[in-house]
Amino acid sequence: MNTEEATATQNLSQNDSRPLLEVSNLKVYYGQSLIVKDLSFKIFPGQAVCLLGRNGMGKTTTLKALMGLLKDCTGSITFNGEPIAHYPPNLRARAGIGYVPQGREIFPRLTVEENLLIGLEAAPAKERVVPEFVYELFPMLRSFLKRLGGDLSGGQQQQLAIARALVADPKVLLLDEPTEGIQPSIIIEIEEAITRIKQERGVSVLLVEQYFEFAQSLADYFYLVENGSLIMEGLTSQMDEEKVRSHLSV
Ligand SMILES: Nc1ncnc2c1ncn2[C@@H]1O[C@H](COP(=O)(O)OP(=O)(O)OP(=O)(O)O)[C@@H](O)[C@H]1O
Repeated sequence: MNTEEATATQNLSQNDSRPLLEVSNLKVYYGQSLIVKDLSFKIFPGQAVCLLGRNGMGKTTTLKALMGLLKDCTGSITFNGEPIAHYPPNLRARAGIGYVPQGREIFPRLTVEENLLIGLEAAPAKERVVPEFVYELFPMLRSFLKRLGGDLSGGQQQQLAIARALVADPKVLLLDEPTEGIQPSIIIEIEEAITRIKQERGVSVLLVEQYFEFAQSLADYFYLVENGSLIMEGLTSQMDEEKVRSHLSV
């Protein structure tokens, strides 16, 4: 499927509704090096989209650029109908973009509760309380509220990082390799939680992954990134698995 056909299919699959997030011609530089080269993609409301690609292909850089964490970027980013490329990171978070960074980046010397309260800084002022649905998704967190973040297992820290992004009730959740270094049983729990976030809360998801099966079962639509450019896209259900895998294995 060529890019135009794939986009038409993506539109069709979403009843031609307006994209929640649309990125056009994104370029990101580290110094003189052009790392993300003219990337364009979109996410529709309630859709889960995956950026697939090997190590070092520019996926994390793309997510950081979406959050406003990198300065040397060009291109347009439209979120919920508003151009946001000029917004600082805090306003992007307030606008409804939740971010779960690679390696989780929870605060190890703060308690679980304190980590969650930091996430609430992105919530509207009147809603500064951890919503109940977060504990329903991750019941472990309620029992460990007073425990230090650094004392949780890797899988529990990942759940805390997702919860910290969710407390502000985002419209889209950016997840950077949530399965990295996590044991299989917890990966299943995380997959179930992300599916519920999407289905029950209507939150859109942008997932960066190298773990093919996880991406395939969660995402409705995929973009394959190589050296900072898109080389393939389409509905995950119609994905040419062998071809995609050949671009993922080293
Ligand atoms: N702070 C930085 N300064 C300079 N170059 C960087 C920096 N961060 C990343 N890079 C380079 O940019 C390229 C893309 O990295 P990026 O982390 O976005 O890739 P990725 O696809 O997310 O891979 P990974 O799974 O390893 O995170 C790589 O060549 C990397 O070495």
